[in-house]
This record gives sequence, C-alpha cells and structure tokens, in this order.
Amino acid sequence: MADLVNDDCVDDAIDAEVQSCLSFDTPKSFFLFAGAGSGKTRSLVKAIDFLRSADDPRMKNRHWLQVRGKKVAVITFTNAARDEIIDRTKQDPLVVVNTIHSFSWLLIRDHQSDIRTWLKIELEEAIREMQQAQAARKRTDTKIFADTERSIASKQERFKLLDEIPEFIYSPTGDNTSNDSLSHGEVLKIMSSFLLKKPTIQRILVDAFPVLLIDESQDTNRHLLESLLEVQSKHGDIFSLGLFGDTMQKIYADGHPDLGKKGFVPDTWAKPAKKMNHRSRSRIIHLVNKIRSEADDHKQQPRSDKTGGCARLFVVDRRKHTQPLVVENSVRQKMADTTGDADWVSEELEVDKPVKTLILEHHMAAARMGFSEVFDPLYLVANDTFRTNLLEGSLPGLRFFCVDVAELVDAIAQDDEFAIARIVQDKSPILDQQALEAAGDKQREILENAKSAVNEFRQLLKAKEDPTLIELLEVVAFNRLFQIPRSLGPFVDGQTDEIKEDDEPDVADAKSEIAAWRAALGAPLSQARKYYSYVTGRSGFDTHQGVKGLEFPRVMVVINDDEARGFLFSYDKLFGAKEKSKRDLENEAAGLDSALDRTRRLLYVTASRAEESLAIVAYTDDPQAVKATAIKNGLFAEVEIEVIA
Ligand SMILES: Nc1ncnc2c1ncn2[C@@H]1O[C@H](COP(=O)(O)OP(=O)(O)OP(=O)(O)O)[C@@H](O)[C@H]1O
Repeated sequence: MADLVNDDCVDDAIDAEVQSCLSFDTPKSFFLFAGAGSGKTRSLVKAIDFLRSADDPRMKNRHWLQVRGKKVAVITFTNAARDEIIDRTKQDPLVVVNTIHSFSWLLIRDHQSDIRTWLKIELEEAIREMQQAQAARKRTDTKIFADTERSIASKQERFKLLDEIPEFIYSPTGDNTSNDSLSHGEVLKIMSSFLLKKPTIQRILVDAFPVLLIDESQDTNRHLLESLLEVQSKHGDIFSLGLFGDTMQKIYADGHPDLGKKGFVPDTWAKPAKKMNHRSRSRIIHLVNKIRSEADDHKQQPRSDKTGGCARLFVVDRRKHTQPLVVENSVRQKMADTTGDADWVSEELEVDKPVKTLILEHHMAAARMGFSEVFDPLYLVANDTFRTNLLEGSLPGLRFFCVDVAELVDAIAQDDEFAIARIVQDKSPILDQQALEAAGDKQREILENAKSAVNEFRQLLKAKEDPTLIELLEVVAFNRLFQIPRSLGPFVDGQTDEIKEDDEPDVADAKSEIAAWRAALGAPLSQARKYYSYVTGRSGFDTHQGVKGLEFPRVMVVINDDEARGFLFSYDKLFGAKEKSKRDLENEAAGLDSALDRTRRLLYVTASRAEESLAIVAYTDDPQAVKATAIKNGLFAEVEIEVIA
C-alpha cells in the first residue's frame, strides 16, 4: 500500500524543481512538459503561490518583489483560464494574469510613436505586395481582383490617416474596426517585432516581470514565443521564462511546430517531465496512451485509486443513420447499461449536465439540439466580430429574443402580473422616465398604452404556441413594447431594400447580414432559447476545441467528417476508412504536420477530458474498416466496440 501511495506522488518533486528555477538571484527558465490530466495547471498555480506566498514567515519572494515594485506575469490561453488562475491565486495584485493579446497590449501601449512607425512600414509592404499580385493577374474582372483593389484602397486610406491619429487603441472584446484601433493580429505582430528589435522593450519586460509563466505554451503564437525565447537568451540572468505545455495537445495552427523538438528549448533550461495522470481512470489513460503512442513515446500512469473506468467505441454507419440524436441517445443508454452509471441517461439538469457531448463544430450542436434554423444562417455571416458575439451569446439582435422577449413570454405563461409589470417598467420605451415626465397629467393614458401593448403580445401567444421571431418582433415593434436593436431595424421599418450594392465598400457585408437575419427570424422562439442555452454553456454540448483544459465525469466524443465543414481534420483517415491523400503522404515524408497528426491530437485532447467513462461515437461509411483499425492499433478490444450498422 505504501508503495502505491508513493507511486501516486512520483511527480511531487517536479514542483520543487520548478520552484528552484524561480530564484531571483539565480533564475532559470524551464519547460514543464506533461500529458493530459498530469496537473500542469495545478503546478502553475503552485509556482505562483510559491512566489506570492505570505505563509512563509520571511515572505522572502513576496517581499523581494514588493520592495522592487515587480510582479509575476502569467499568460493563459483563454479568458476563462485567466479568470480561473486569478481566482485560484486569490486575486493577488502581485500576479498579473492576461491572455496573450492583453499582455502584449500592456507592454506596447505606451509606445505610440513606435506603433505608428511599425504600422507605416507594415501597410506600405502589404500594399506593395498586393499591387504586385494585381499586376501579375491575367484578368481584372474577377472577384479576387475587385476584392484586392478594395483592400488596397482601404489600406492606402488607413496609411494616409496614420499621422492624424492621436492614440492607437486596442480592445480585446471590442470590434476593433475604427481607424485608430489595432486588430488582434497586429497587436501580436507588434509585440513580437518590438521584443526582437527593441532592447528597451525587452528591458521593460524583464524589469517589470522577473518571472513570466505561460500556460498552454504549445498553442502560444509561434512568433511571440520565438521572441520571448530571444529575450530570455539575452536576459537569462534576471529573467525566468516558464513554459507549461503538452505538444500532443497542440490543436491550433498558431502554435510553434518545433516546441517539442530537440534543441528548440535551450539545453540550459530545466525540463521537468511528469509521469502521472491524476484525472482519469486507468482504462481511459490506457486509451490516451495508445492514441499518443503514434506521435511520441510519452506514457502516463494512473493513480492507484483510479483503477477501472470504461471506454467504448460505437461505430455508426452514417449512410443508414441520419438522425444523430437518436443514435447518440441510444449510445447513452448502452453506456448506462455497461457502466451501471444511471447518470448517462439521467434527466438533464439545468446546470452541470451529467454527460458532456463533444461535437466538432457548433452547427452540429444546433442540429442535435434543434436550433439550426436560427443559428446556421447567422453563423455563415463572414464577419469575425459578428461570429464571436453570436458564439458568446452577446449578439444584440438575438439577445433581444433570448433575454427580453423570452422573459416576457415566460411571465405571461405563468400569469405573473408582478413580473410582467416589472419587465415593462424596466425595459419598455412606453414607460421610459422621460416619456412619463413629459406626459404630465396624461400618465394614465401612457399606462393604458403599456397595458394594451402587453395584451397584443398576449394575443399572439394565445394564437401561436411557439411564435416565430419575426412574428414576435412585429408585435413588439408595432406596440413599442421594447427598444428594437439596430440590426433588427430593417425588418420593422421597411429599410431592407434601401441598402444598395454600390453605396459603400461594406455594403455587401451588410446585405449578407440582412439576408442572414431574414432567414433566422423565421425560426420559432423555442430555437432561440435552445441556442442561448448552448452558447451560455448550459446544454451539455461543447466543441472538441472548446473543452481544452477542462474535465468531466462522462464524455461522449462525436466524430463525423461529413458533418464537420473544415478539412483540417479527418477521422476517417485516422481510423483507416479513407486513404491518405497525396498531400498527407508528402507531409508525412517531409516530417510536416498532416491532417492525421492534427486529428490524432484532437482525439487525444477530447478523450483525455473523461474522468470515469468515455464513449466515442464514430460515424463512417465504412464501419468495418474503422473497427478493424481500432483493434489493430490496440485502441479498443473487440468487446469494447459496437457497430451500429
Ligand atoms: N498531485 C495531484 N494529486 C491529486 N490530484 C491532482 C494532482 N495534480 C492534479 N490533480 C488533479 O488532476 C486533475 C487534472 O489536473 P490539471 O487540470 O492541473 O491537469 P493538466 O495537466 O493541466 O490537464 P490538461 O493538460 O489535460 O488540461 C485535476 O482534477 C487536478 O485537481
């Protein structure tokens, strides 16, 4: 027993090794390399705690930092991870936690004139390149020619205005479209360039932050990572750069392809490596070890108290099964039967759904949950900010239905007169303070108006159980029940046709947004509600990429190349149901990343999220090939595979 307990603690020395690097007198940089569930995030928090600790009676590190006005910097991959670290380190002001964009902006924002010069050079170069490309084009009547012309004109315009901009700005959440705003990509490029070329910025970084820790370093922007390594090589005597990561979990193209390769991280760095997986049961660890074995030879061991666990592969003939939800519900039932864990089929709870279903793309969640009609057209709008807002649930035109309208519908359904009155009072322009004051002794009339507006709305709900968004919008707008978001304006005051093709450069975008809204508004309110439950994380569905860093007791990974719209991944190829392409073979021969490598890593990330039990549901045209490959590669035993033909 004592041996087993010791085994579980084999990695404890790693935290001590990391801490020994964090000496302000003799700093050392390090790359903590460890697989899924090995406690990298935990080690990161421990490292920060070691530096900020007030428990140590001498408060050695804390004191050292405080008297010199220095801080510890941490870069996380997402805002959610940033909030988690801030929370776990007790919001200590001695620790500055940022995503890479915000951290970059923090360092460059005071160098406005350097930013201006950088932009001038960058724009000039981009314009020159585009002009050369235009000159080489044989035809001038193509879309690409017209788009490039527009792009050149817009860059020339921006260039002309550069000297007039008093201050450049960057907002990680804003739309970054005004002349003075920098894009996300520009902020990273500027930071990389400044770090490489400007000794003063290097000095500012290492003076302010003697320790910089980077989580998920395998997906950190490659150019920035290279410049940080350069800074470390110049200032290693006063600066410790700590990378936490797992090359097998690199799932974004931005990350550095060579991070795990020999020689990339200098020999002088410490390279602690962990052996344990504390998250998953042994069967799941065995599977993720196998998935990984084709990429490298890093193997993990389970905790002594995490034996057992369940992993199953369900291979579905997609030519015969066209209703994924039916298939996946039957898989849940089979998992409940196999594991004896009724939560695989338990009634869905509002928060913390018992099963996490991982789909490749958002529209797959829409298809399963039944909100495609409202989501799909809007998701096709080619505008990054629009799309981000759509996925975060902050698109004003949709929030209007999901929050304001839905709230009123619920209050009416429950006959809750108090709630109805409150909603109208809070949100309706009819009862807006100014209108009431201006009405003087005619306030009664206004109150009657509000009442009749609610009645009209009530009539619609009586006539239709699940009205469409456009029906709701029309009643709301006609009766002035709520303020209408600008994006929905064209549908209530007949502006739709007033936008003409040749008005402005972005009219095409505006047109496509209007077309998308028109389609989406035909969906019923119930779809908007489902959409909202998905984007606010209450649905039990998430994307493969979206669950990075997280863990769940029961996980169902859905893989279906036909439903995925991109071609960066191919599970059919990974599972031998489809031949590798010529390009895959060339990439493989050249040692480059191929679709298979990317898919394998994604499968590793998703499968390793499971703590107790895991179901992989693979849709394919060739179930027997998938089954045979899974057995041949040692991923699953025959008894663990079920073909749903
Ligand atoms: N030394 C430990 N003893 C017990 N539990 C641990 C230990 N280290 C980590 N854990 C637990 O294991 C789980 C995984 O830890 P953590 O999320 O830090 O791993 P990770 O390496 O960051 O994972 P991933 O790379 O897969 O996102 C967590 O539930 C954590 O609390």
